Amino acid sequence: MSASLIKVPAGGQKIVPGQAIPDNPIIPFIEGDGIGVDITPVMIKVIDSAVDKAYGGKKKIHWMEVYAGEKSTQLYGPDEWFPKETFDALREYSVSIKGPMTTPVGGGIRSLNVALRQELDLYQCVRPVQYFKGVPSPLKHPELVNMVIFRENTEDIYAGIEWAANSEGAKKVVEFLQKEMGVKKIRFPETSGIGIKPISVEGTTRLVRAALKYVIANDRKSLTIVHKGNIMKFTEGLFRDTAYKVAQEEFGAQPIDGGPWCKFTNPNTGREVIVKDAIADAFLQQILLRPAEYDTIATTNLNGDYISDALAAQVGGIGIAPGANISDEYACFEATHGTAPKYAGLDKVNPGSLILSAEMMLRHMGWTEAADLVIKSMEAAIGDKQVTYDFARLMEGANELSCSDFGDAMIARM
Ligand SMILES: NC(=O)C1=CN([C@@H]2O[C@H](COP(=O)(O)OP(=O)(O)OC[C@H]3O[C@@H](n4cnc5c(N)ncnc54)[C@H](OP(=O)(O)O)[C@@H]3O)[C@@H](O)[C@H]2O)C=CC1
Ligand SMILES: O=C(O)CCC(=O)C(=O)O
Ligand SMILES: [Mg+2]
Repeated sequence: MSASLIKVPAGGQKIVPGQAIPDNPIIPFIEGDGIGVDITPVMIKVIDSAVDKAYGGKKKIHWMEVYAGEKSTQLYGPDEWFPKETFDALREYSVSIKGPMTTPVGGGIRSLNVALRQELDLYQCVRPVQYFKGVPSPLKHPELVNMVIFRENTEDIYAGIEWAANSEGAKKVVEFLQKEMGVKKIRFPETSGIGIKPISVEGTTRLVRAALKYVIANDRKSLTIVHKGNIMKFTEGLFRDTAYKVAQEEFGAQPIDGGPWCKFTNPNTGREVIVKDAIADAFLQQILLRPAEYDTIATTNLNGDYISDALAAQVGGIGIAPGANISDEYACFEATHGTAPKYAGLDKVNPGSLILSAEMMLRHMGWTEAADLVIKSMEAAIGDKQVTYDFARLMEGANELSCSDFGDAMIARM
C-alpha cells in the first residue's frame, strides 16, 4: 500500500457528528468512473457558487479528493479499488459525496458502491423524486409525482452471498439444501448459481423507523411499504410485517378497518399519516397510473433499486435523480444513475443528479439558503429551456447545453 495520497485542505475543519457544522467544513469527494469526470467538477463549481452567494464568503466548503474505483487503481496500484485510507477518510469526515462507480456484470469485482454502503453501514438509501416544471416527462401529469424512496441499503441479495454455477460452493450449498433441508424444488441443481437473500427484523426496523421519522419531520401524508411478500414470505413478507409492527409499536399507528393498513397522527402537525403496503409489481403500475396516491416509500434493497430508476423516468429520467446513503453517524451523497460509459469525458451528460445530491447534502448540513439557491437556479435554467441533451431531445425549442455549460447556466441564474 502506497503512502497517503489524500491531501487534507488547509483551513478546513472536520464535521463531527452531533456537533455544529463548521463554516469551513472539509467534504471528501470521490470523482467517480465514467461520467464522474464530467459531472463532479460541475457539481463542485455550482455548489461553491451557491454557498458563496448565500453566505457572502462567510461559509465555504473545503473539498478533499479521496479515491476509489478506476482512478484509485491508477494511483494506488492495480488491485486497490477502494483503499483503506478512503474508507477511513469517509468515516473521519462523516459527510461526503461521490460520483458513480463501475461494476462489471457477471465476474470481476463486486460493487464498490454497495461495499461502501455496507462498510459504513449506510442503511438508508434516500432518493427523493420530484418534478421540476418544464422537464419533459412521459406522464400527462408528472407534477403529481412527489415521492421519497427509503431503500434498505445493507441487506437483501445485495449482501453478495452467492456462488457461481458449477463452483464447489454452489455444489455444497445445493447438496446441503437437498440433503439437510429436504429441498426438492431446485429445478436444475447441476447448473444453478445460488444466491442468498437475508432480510432481518433489525435491518427493517431501523429503515422503517427512519422513514417514519422523515414522514413526521416533513409532514408527509403516507408511508407505503413495498414488498414481494406474497412470493418471498419469510424475507419480503418479514419486511412488510416488521414495517407494520414498527408503525404500530413505535408510532402508535392503529389499524384501519381491521388492518393491516393503519394510521397515526403526526405529533407535530396533527395531520393523519396512513401506513399501507403494496406488492412490488402492482406498485410499479400504480405509480404510473395513480402517482398522487403515493408519498414516502419504504422498501427492500432490490425493489428500491428498480423503483428508483422507474420513478426517476416519470419526472424526466436519471439525469435528475439525486440520492443519499445515510447511517446514524455518516452520510455519503450520490446520484441514482451510474457511470454511463458511452458519454464519459464528452462533457455531455446532465450533472443535475449529482448537483441535486449535493443540494441534499447542503440541507443535511443545515445550509438551507444555499440549497434553496441550487433549486431556484436549476428551476430557472430548465424554465428557460437551457438543458442538456437528455432533456433537449424531448423538449420543443430547447437550447442544448454541454454538462459544464448547464452548470454555468445555473450559476448565472442564482
Ligand atoms: N451508484 C452507482 O455508482 C451506480 C453505478 N452503476 C454502474 O454504472 C455502470 C453503467 O450502468 P448502466 O446500467 O449503463 O446505467 P447508467 O445509469 O450509467 O446509464 C444508463 C442510461 O441512463 C442515462 N443517464 C445516466 N446518467 C445520466 C446523466 N447524468 N445524464 C443524462 N442521462 C443519464 C443514459 O441514457 P441514454 O443512453 O438514453 O442517453 C445512460 O445511457 C455499471 O457498471 C453499473 O454497475 C449503476 C447505477 C448506480
Ligand atoms: O453498484 C452498482 O454498480 C449499481 C448500484 C445501483 O444501481 C444503485 O445504487 O442504484
Ligand atoms: Mg440502481
